[in-house]
Amino acid sequence: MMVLASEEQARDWIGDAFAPAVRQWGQLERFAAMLVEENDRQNLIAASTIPSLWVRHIADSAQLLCLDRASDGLWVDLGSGPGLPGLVIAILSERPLLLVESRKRRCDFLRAVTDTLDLRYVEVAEAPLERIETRPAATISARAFAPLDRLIALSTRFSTESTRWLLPKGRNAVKELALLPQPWQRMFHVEQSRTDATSRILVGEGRIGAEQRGKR
Ligand SMILES: C[S@@+](CC[C@H](N)C(=O)[O-])C[C@H]1O[C@@H](n2cnc3c(N)ncnc32)[C@H](O)[C@@H]1O
Repeated sequence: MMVLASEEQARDWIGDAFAPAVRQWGQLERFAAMLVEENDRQNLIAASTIPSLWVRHIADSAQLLCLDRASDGLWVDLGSGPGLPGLVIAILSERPLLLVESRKRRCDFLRAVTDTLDLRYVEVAEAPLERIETRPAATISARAFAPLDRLIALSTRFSTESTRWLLPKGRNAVKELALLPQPWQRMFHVEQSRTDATSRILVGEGRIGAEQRGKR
């Protein structure tokens, strides 16, 4: 797989992979601009990544859609921060999205973007994940949210037999996976990231039952 090496390549890849409508391109551009602007007020993304925003954040988020199965069910993004990957997925897929984020200022930003872009099918849940009412998720994503075992422990109640788990885990993906109990490990496979040769994405399938916890 070719790793995206420039902003131009990232935009070209998004165009080829998702054929966004003019409106969706406009929404992506506006979201990118709002992200950069808001980053002066609160620390949302590392300033060093702004020159490569489309590779590091937009395409990095969008690639998860290629790993999902075609579905129109609820997509839950955990620890969404400024909407990565959640808002990029929302713009490109137009699926119902639940963005879970505990910090008020980040949620204010998420609401400002969803209002500005008129993303009516996106819901912002401003609370710790532990306090969110359980809902069955077709897809669960989490980027830079929590260590894998904690992430699963906190979110397994949202999963069903057919839930797709999409977990970008950087260069420690394989190591983190190996630390899980065996029955959990078997539910995941590892995919190469399109945006970083050393990063991996854990892709899982199904419900991680409490009965499997602790079995190694
Ligand atoms: C490192 S940031 C990553 C944000 C975003 N996913 C990204 O990749 O840029 C982790 C986010 O998770 C949120 N968070 C941490 N623990 C949480 C919890 N228990 N419930 C909801 N959000 C949480 C933090 O407020 C923060 O915005």
